[in-house]
Amino acid sequence: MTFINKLDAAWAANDSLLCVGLDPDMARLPAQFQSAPDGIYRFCTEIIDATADLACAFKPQIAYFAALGAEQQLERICAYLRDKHPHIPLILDSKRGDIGATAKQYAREAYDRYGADAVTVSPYMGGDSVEPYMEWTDRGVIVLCRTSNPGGSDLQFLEVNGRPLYQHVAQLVADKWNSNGQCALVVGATFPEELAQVRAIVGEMPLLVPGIGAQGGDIVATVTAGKTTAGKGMMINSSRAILYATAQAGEDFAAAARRVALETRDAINAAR
Ligand SMILES: O=c1ccn([C@@H]2O[C@H](COP(=O)(O)O)[C@@H](O)[C@H]2O)c(=O)[nH]1
Repeated sequence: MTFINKLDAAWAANDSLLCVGLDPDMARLPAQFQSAPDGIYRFCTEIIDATADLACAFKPQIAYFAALGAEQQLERICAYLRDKHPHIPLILDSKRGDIGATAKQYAREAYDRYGADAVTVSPYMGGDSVEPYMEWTDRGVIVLCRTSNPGGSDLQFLEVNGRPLYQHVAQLVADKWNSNGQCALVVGATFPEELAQVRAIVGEMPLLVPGIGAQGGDIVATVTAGKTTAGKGMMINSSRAILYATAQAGEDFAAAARRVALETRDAINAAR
């Protein structure tokens, strides 16, 4: 089954466009996990189990693991997800970009080592830098287009031939790079006008949309701008707002994560 087929099935099975981000920040983990050698694994797998019926994808961000030398825990988390929740796509957020020979190794890292269904990549080294990822024809390649951070405008808004650069990226991916139908784009929820522009350029192509929750993106504006004609087409990511949701006295972290994931999934669905 390809990434796109798997995503389509997960959208339907869980009636969800919510992507749950796995960004384990040691300083914010519950105390019982901070001192445990496999604390990151245990925290993330409890979050996965608490939200798996509410999510269309899980997205571990590799920096949170690599910074702590915790890649083996990430490997185990990915294996757990594939084993216990095989119908939910696994997106490795690593945003790599390099010459073809090196990109080939990054593709192996994402697809072989971690068994990811899809990986985020930077477009700025051009076609030959993303080609090695495309050789894995059943996997997804999610290209940065209009990122959610304010500084994304520094380059992505530069006018090139009368059009902002991010629109050229969207057009290039839609017209050339997506010849196998395996591509998606990253477009931030913090920029709904640009999200609508990208949707108009790329038709039904899936969009990974970070920026709701901790970054403050508006859910209704995001869904209105980014949905396809069928009311789908997005993986709307929330990480910190779900992972560190505990607010009510006596509520445990996994129950709190589930509560916020459910509220977020339902708020997205109400706007579809
Ligand atoms: O444009 C982008 C691309 C990726 N991200 C990543 O998404 C999550 C967002 O986390 P929150 O806690 O929900 O803000 C994080 O892993 C980023 O690296 C992004 O935010 N914007």
